[in-house]
Parts: sequence; structure tokens; C-alpha cells
Amino acid sequence: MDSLRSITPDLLAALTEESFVGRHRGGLTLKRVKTSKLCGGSQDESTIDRILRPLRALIDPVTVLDMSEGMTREKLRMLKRIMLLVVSSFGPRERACHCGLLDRRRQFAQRSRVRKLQYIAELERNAEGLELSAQLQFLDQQNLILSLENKALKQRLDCLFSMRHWAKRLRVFKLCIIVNNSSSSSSHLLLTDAVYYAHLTMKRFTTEGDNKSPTIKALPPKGNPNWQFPSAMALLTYSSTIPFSSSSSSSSSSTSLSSRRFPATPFRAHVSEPLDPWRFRSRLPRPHAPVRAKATLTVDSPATGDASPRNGPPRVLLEVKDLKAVVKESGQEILRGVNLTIHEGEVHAIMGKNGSGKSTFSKVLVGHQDYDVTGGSVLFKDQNLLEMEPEERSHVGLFMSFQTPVEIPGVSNFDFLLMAFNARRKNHGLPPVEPLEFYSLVTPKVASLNMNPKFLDRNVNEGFSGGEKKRNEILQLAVLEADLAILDEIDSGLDVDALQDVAKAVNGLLTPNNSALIITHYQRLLEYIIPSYVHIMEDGMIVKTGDVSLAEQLEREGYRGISMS
Ligand SMILES: Nc1ncnc2c1ncn2[C@@H]1O[C@H](COP(=O)(O)OP(=O)(O)OP(=O)(O)O)[C@@H](O)[C@H]1O
Repeated sequence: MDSLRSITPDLLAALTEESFVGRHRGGLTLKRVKTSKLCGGSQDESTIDRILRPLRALIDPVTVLDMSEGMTREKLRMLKRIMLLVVSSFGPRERACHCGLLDRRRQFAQRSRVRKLQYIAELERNAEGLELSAQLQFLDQQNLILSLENKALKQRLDCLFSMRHWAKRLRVFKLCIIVNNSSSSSSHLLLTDAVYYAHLTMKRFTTEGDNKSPTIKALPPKGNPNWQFPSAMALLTYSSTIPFSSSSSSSSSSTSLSSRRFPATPFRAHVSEPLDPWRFRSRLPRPHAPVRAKATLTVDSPATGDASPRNGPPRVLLEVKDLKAVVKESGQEILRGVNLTIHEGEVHAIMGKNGSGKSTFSKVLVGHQDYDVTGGSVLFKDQNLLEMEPEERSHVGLFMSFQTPVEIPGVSNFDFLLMAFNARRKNHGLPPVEPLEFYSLVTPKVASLNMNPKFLDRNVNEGFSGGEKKRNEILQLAVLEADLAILDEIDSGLDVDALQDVAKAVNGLLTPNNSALIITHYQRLLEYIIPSYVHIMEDGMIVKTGDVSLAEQLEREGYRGISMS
């Protein structure tokens, strides 16, 4: 209320159509007014600034923190409470000041052990509103410094505009604008942002049009059809370049905010082109005669795909020899001598009747606790896999998607993926990636799987439908970029579209340097992910191996039609 007192009745009258009472809940309506009128015709920057300064404090939930007189203990205390902080500055001097501020903030955060502090110190390259809002959604309840340095006004407003999507989820209580200098132009811009943001959070906007090209429309308050976009006040000096107007006058201006395109989702900019499922058709193996069971397969596979093949013949990734395993609890023998060799660049499919041991085989490979290996050997990239702990197997590049993915309550998908990703990096002697960096890595993968980005925010598999769980498994695979992916019935429970999405994603991950072992009952998956070899498992052994035609024959004739001899 102090700041209210510093506004003269004239100024208030000039500014408002209604009183500021109730401004917390949509009562704020500013009318179009000339800056010169506001400032009594003064062109003096300090006068303008002095007059505009109290206005800034009025705009809830915006707080203006004037840094022109330096940092104080009180300001630091305030910074700690601020959920979202927009730093906006201009020119090299202000930039330096800004950097200093960030440093001090960081030091302050360290001293006061502010948890989960996130910085976006430089958004020069990616301050597009789309990306920004995408990042913001994962900073829920975290402190965020957002630098919009030297951004064009439109870009800055784009950012703020897109915050609309996340403002609620972010539970942003305060938007703090730091004024590093007293130039009236920057004050105007900051004020614009502030007003704009205040109104975004008040939901004075609606979108129109289809999902692909919605437009933003300002909603006039009830009973006030002549309501103008409030930022007009602060934008007067810029109105010739960016006209703000209500919907009625927007059509005439191509740059009007109310007529500009608005992204349906913040991820649109990152959505990679859908992968062509047939792009990897060339992975088809050369036709060859079915190979007898138990024979070790060492046929060269074609090296295709995105990654450059290594020099020389494809490396053996996995070599399973006479693998025998029992159920730990009962001692029942399930695997009775499995032989399989997988080279990099190959896709192997294992089919077989229910209970033939397919899942057990894959679980034994990843070190599932329910089974004891009683014989044979497994080499993965020339290392004894059987001697490794399950996590180590994952770290060396083995990935398994489970038939029934586990739920992990209390752990968000994003955190889980980040944790797994960093664990893997650590194992390779690499430094961990920061959440934001990881975020930009994971979002295109989410998009390519046609997954709703909100799944990243949900607890791992908790409440996911069967199909969503499967997609999530592939997302994990995509993030971990395993050398050998074991996909156990990845097609179960998927509708046709989801099956194609998953298959496309898997195909997109295949390179000449990695491999996949696919367990499936149905040939339809293998229409999308073309296997180099199809194996049939029976009674804990691979009893027949062929190419994709074996799966087709199986589809036509069933297991009875296939000679296992
Ligand atoms: N932990 C366990 N405890 C008891 N029996 C088990 C265990 N794991 C596997 N089995 C048994 O081992 C056999 C092979 O099971 P597995 O799940 O590997 O078959 P599958 O080929 O994957 O079958 P499906 O196609 O139905 O998924 C089954 O008879 C199963 O009951």
C-alpha cells in the first residue's frame, strides 16, 4: 500500500478505469494512456523513472527489485523467496552487473543452502518462448533466474506469453524484475513485461483456432467491451512497431499479438521429424538358409543407419554359450542350454510358445535376482556379464524393457531418467549433466515417441496405461542409448498407432554399432522392426533360427507348421 500512496489521484485516474482494489484477482485494468501524460509531459528520464517506479510495485504478482543502488541484505533475503526472477538488462555495463548479480545470488544460495536452485544464466541461444516454457515446467517450485538479456521485445514477450501455460503449475508467486539501470526505455520494457505477465496469470487470454495454429485473444473484462490490452500503456513508445490491441483491431495488423501464431505446445520447436519406419529396411539381412539351432551365428549384418560404422567386421556384442539357469527358489531348470551370438548392427527376434523361457532368458541376461545360472557363459563386449551386478550390466550398455514395467512411486520420470543417464555417464568417467541440459536432450526423444511431455513429470509408470508404460520403456532406452536393447514383448498392449510409434522410435535408435533383441509373439512388430534373425525358443533352448520369413511362416502356420528339426 505504500506504493499506492505514492501515486497521485490524477495519476491513478489517468491510469485506471477502475480502482486498483481487488487487483490480486483480476481487478487491475489499466487503460491506454500516453506516457507523456503520465509523466506530465516530461522527457527527463529520471522523472519518468521516478513516476513509473511505484507503478511497478502495484503490478501484482510482480515485484521490482531495483539494483541500480546495489545489493542489500534485504534484497538478498527477498531474492531467496522469489520463485521466478526475470533479469532484464541492456548493454555491456548492465550485462556485467547482471553477471555479478548472478554470482552473488549463487553465493547466497550456497550459503543459505537453497535447495534445487536452478540457473538459466544465458538464454541467448534458446530464449524462444517455446523452449523456455518447456524448461520452466520442470522447475516447479524451484528458484529460477531467467535472463532475457538483449532480447528483442517480441522474444521477451513470447517467453512471458508461453509462461501462461506453466504459471499455474509453477506456482509462481512472485515475478521479480530486476532493474539494473534507470533508463526509461528499459523501464518501459520491464513494466510492459510486468503488466503483461500479471495479466497472463490473471488468465485474461484465450486461444482460438485449431491446435496447429491457435491465436491468442485478449478477453475483455465483463461489461467492458472497450477494454484495451493493458500493456498499451507501457508500450506507447513501441506501439509503432508492436501494436497491442484487443481482438477487434487486431486483424488489420500482421504483428498484432492477438493475431500472431501461438504454439500449441512448447515442444513444437523441438519435435524432430517423424521417423520413417521403412528407413531401416536396408537392415534386412541378406537372405540365407535357416541356421540350425545351437549353431553360433556369425553372419555379417549390413551396416546401415545414422551412425558411422566402425572399421572392420562388426564386433560381437553378445555371446551366449550353453546358458543354463534355474529358478532360485525352487531350483526348477528353465534355460537348458541357450546359444546365441549377436553382432553390432543386428536385430534378433526371439519367438516361442508361452512358457518356453524367452523372458527368463532376457531376465538372466540382465541379472534378475530370481534366477541362478547353473552353466554356460555370457560375454558382453568381451566382458563376463555373469560376474557383473545388474547395475553394472546397465552401465556397460545393456538395456532391458520389461514385459511388465515397474512403477516407482515418488520418483518422477524425469528424475529417474536423469539419474540413470548420469549414472551411466559416471561409469564412463563423464561429468553429470545438469537438469536443464538433460531436459533439452530428453524432450526431442519424448516428442519423437509422440508422448505427452507431462509424462516426464509423473512418477515412473505410476498410473500409466499399458501402452504408456511401453512407450516409457522406449524413452528410457532412447535416453540411455544402450548397445544392446532387450525388448520383451514391447508390442503387448499397444494399439496400432502406438505400435508404430514405438517401432519407429526403436528403428530410429538402431545404428550399425548397436543391436536389439526383441521378444515377441507376433509378426506384426517385425513388419516394422525388421529382424536380421528370428529365433524360436522351446523348452529353454533356441531350437530354430531363420530370417524374417520364419516369423511370417509362424504367423501363417503356427508352431505346429514349423519343423523344429
Ligand atoms: N520366478 C519364477 N518362479 C517360478 N517359475 C518361473 C519363474 N520364472 C519363470 N518361471 C517359469 O519358467 C517358464 C518360462 O517362463 P518365461 O516367462 O520365461 O516364458 P516365456 O517364454 O517368456 O512365456 P510368455 O510367452 O508366456 O511370456 C514358465 O513355466 C514359468 O512359469
